[in-house]
Amino acid sequence: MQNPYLELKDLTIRFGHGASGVVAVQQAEFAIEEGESYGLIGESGCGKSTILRAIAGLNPHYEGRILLDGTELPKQRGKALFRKMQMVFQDPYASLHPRKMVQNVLIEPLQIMGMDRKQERIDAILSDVGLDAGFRYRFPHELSGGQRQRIAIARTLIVEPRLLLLDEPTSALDVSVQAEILNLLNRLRRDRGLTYLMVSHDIAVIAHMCDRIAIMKDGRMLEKLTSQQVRSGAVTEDYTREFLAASAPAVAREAAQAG
Ligand SMILES: Nc1ncnc2c1ncn2[C@@H]1O[C@H](COP(=O)(O)OP(=O)(O)OP(=O)(O)O)[C@@H](O)[C@H]1O
Repeated sequence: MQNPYLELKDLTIRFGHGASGVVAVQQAEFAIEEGESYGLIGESGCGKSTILRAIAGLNPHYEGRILLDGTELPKQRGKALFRKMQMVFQDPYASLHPRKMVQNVLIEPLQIMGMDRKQERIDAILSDVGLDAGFRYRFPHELSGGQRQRIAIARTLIVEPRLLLLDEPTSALDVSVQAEILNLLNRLRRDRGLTYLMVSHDIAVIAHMCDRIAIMKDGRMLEKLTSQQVRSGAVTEDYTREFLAASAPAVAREAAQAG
């Protein structure tokens, strides 16, 4: 790849020291092109969220290098980087302040970034995430889970980032709402030329959303595949085959037939 947009080089992240210490991520590497959607998948505790948090600047205690648009990111991030790169969290119930009206949730990032035309931008972003202008005046308790996640997505996109870090963005939602939010994210990526790095333990979600996928195990990237390879079962590692079998019977059947 000539000019990757996001690149990890030899990323290692430890928590604690000595015998009680944990190596949560070991020598993780990948390169993602602008406009691409890349997925990290693996069992609980394999290190997926730890990678996202380091990229987002939420944990500066890592070894290795993280590059955005060819430039190594500093461990302490400034405002300009938060404008380029935003994170969507798993739980839309926890991520919105209960006493803040939607318009205040949305105006805050615009104020922090010193952006103009605030009211116009709020109306436009609500419409982009499929909510009418009346949602400005609602409080989080007046919203469904799906509507909350739409607001959380609007809050990240209102500053016009180029990269979204998506940490299990639908796993706290009802199954019926999950597909709606995934389709919304796909449409927004297409319309805005966004780059996504998405974490999930659900292979169906990752295969639907991502062009390329890294399977993680015990902090390592065990195998890297295209979503087409996942669907056709063209995997090389036994662990990947077992993981697919456990998480998605239909995908696993194809993998077993191919494999
Ligand atoms: N702040 C922390 N302090 C100590 N250990 C941590 C911390 N954060 C994560 N870990 C450990 O690092 C490892 C990787 O955790 P991580 O949350 O990245 O996994 P994950 O794959 O995202 O799992 P999940 O899907 O459950 O979120 C685990 O062993 C976890 O216990």
